[in-house]
Amino acid sequence: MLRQVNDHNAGSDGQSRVFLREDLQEFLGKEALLHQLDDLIKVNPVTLETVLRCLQARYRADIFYTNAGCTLVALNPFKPVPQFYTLELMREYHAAPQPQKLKPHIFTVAEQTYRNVKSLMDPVNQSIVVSGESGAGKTWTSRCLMKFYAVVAAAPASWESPKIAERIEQRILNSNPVMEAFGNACTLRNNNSSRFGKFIQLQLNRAQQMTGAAVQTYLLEKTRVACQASSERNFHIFYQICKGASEDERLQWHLPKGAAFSWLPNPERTLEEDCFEETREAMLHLGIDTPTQNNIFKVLAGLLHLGNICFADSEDEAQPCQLKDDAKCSVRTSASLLGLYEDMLLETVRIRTIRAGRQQQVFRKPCSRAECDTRRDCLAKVVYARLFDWLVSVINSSICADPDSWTAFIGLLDVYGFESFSDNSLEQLCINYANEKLQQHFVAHYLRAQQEEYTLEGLEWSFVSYQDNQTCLDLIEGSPISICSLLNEECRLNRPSSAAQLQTRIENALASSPCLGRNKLSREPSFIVVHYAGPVRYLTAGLVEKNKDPVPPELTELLQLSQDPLLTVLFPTQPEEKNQEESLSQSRVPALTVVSKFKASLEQLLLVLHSTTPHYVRCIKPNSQGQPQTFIQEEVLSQLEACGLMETIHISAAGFPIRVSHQNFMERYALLRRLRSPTPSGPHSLPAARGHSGWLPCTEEATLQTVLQDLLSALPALTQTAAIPADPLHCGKTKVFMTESTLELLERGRAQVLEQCARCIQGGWRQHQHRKQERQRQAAILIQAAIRSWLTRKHIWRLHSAATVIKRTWQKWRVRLNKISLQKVSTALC
Ligand SMILES: Nc1ncnc2c1ncn2[C@@H]1O[C@H](COP(=O)(O)OP(=O)(O)OP(=O)(O)O)[C@@H](O)[C@H]1O
Repeated sequence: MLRQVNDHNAGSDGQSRVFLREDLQEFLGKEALLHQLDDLIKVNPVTLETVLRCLQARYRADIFYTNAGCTLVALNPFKPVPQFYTLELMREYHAAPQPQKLKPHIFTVAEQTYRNVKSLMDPVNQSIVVSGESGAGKTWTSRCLMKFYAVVAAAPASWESPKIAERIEQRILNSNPVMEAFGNACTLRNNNSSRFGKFIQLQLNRAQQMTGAAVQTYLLEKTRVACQASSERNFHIFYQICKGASEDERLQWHLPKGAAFSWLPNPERTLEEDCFEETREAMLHLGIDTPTQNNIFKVLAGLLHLGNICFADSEDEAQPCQLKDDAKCSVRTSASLLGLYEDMLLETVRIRTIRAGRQQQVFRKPCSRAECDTRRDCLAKVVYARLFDWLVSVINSSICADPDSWTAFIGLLDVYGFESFSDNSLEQLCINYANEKLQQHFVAHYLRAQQEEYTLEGLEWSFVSYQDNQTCLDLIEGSPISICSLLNEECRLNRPSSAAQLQTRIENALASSPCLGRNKLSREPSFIVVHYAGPVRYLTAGLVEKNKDPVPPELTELLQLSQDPLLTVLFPTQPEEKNQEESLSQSRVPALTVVSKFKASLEQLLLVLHSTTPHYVRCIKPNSQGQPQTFIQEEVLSQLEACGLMETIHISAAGFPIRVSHQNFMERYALLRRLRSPTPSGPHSLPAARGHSGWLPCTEEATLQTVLQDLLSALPALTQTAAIPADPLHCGKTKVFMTESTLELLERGRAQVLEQCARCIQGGWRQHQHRKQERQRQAAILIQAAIRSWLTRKHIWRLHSAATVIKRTWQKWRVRLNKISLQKVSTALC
């Protein structure tokens, strides 16, 4: 039986609690060392308290990343730590033989993900899910990941197109400031809070070089354009244009210095995000030229002036509301900046057209002051939302690679964290619904999958109790009846219903759900959903209206008549270009609701996530004030609980995180049978080469069982620390399960055997070389001797010939001398 991992939780009797407390105290006494624990699995015992203390000790020591089994916990330092994000460090993690051996870092996750793509093991595509509360550091983390890949996965500048190679990474990085300018805002919890979710797909070619990217966004908080909570701000871009425009541009956009706009609260606060030039530069890199940029900013200035249009209550219901005195100028300016006719703008905002009857007769009804305000806000919201979507599509067309040019991707998901305020509405319902889905994905991937696999593989296992949030998801999105279906039903029926009626309907229809609650003391009609991260109260007032998110057709028609080039693109007149939403709203088919659109995009996202190997980064905010060196235990604790980190730690610590199929195991580790058990010469001695003493010949056929037996007996030879894991490996029906330390041992052994094989090959090669050289030497000697003898013979022959010539000449000369002397004698005698 595997170790019971959750028995420290189970103890309800006082004795075991006392024991645990003592144990804990003893452990906590060693706190000085806590900051050295790189993995929360290693704290002992694994409890929320000890994990918390470990994180706190590390935070104090300026160590912001810690592993938690398969998850990386990233604490927000709330201070610049540039030394953690240098190019050198990126390269160090990239070049490390085993990056997981280096200190935990976001670069470790980035590099391991990248190596997974390189390994081409299925599934090749990877995803990194970055989650956490608002202000915990998700955007920062995603930016770091993108920078890392822009460095390590950059295509080498080719001869033909060095600029293009450089441009793609730069363009991908440039999408950040643009998206942040238009989609981020200063909130109470974060000065640079992303008001939308995003999934960035980094596309890699066969050589694992980044060839492009694609961005998908979710649920932009468009209400912020017209309505900001006190002490919060509108989207950064409005402040950027008001602060950064040149004198000339101020004149063009009617933005005189110091002008007050009701949709621009807290303009006196200057943030580092108010950097207009950076946004313009990035837009230029993305291919948005200066005239188009100016057009965008002109429309945004038009929206600011639109927000200054205020109406007075009308005394006569049959008459349209009057404008407040100072609003006339705003109407004129706004209309001119938006390329609209002033009177048409006013009329559309103040008068509602109603089509009724078979002939669709048109009636015109003046709106109340509140309705005028809603229609004005709606106009701004629809323009901003379309502008944002258009920008995303422009960014995509600039950074997206040709589908044939990439073969794998790494997806970075940066989603809004779980939200719970005193009053929550549809926005929080959608955000928390998304978080429930992601939590389920996480649970399914790491917890359930792990435990179910053990069962399937026939391994005995004491299950860790984990929170399964399926009941909560059934309550929110289930079929046939759930909160989403009830909200959609209300929109479809379009019947007048009060907030109290909606509450009653929800309570009656979903009474059986254990995740639905009710706050009896609450005065406002509401319902409570018990999420995995805690209960949240949602007010029913305005839920149906927000779900409909209606855009009166007159408003769209007005914008279609705009003379402004950008608005003409955003609101095309041709029927075929009308988007689905619009055509549905004008037909009798019920329009897509916010919830149904969100649900569809979420399902698509999860499909993508399910097809990848996920990696998780949990960002944690050590305090809600954004203070460095401040670690508030209660706040961190609630985040640790909310992200289900404890279950992960328990399972990872107790289980076998490494599993390899029988075939892969055999292919990789069968060679370890060549290792021998420790000999008297010492356990660390390397096995000798074939033919030398100590080499274990493996003649019999290797089966998994024989390999495992041999391995278990050979393991002691591999440990340099003498300690062998108590439960080194388990053989399941199709896979072999092992711990990280066993894997490390096996890899070490494999390296030894391979090294030995390499030595053996080197020895054989050297012998062969030696023999060859010897043969060549002998041959050379033979040739040299033959040549020398030939030369000598030749020399002697020459001497011999010369001597013969000399001898003959000498003989001839003597004959001639004799002849001459005989002639002289005969002459004398005569
Ligand atoms: N690793 C880090 N080093 C230095 N500062 C950081 C780091 N991570 C986060 N911060 C700081 O924390 C702030 C909030 O981080 P970030 O905007 O990434 O949060 P978030 O989780 O994306 O929030 P939201 O959900 O509201 O968008 C950043 O502006 C930055 O100042």
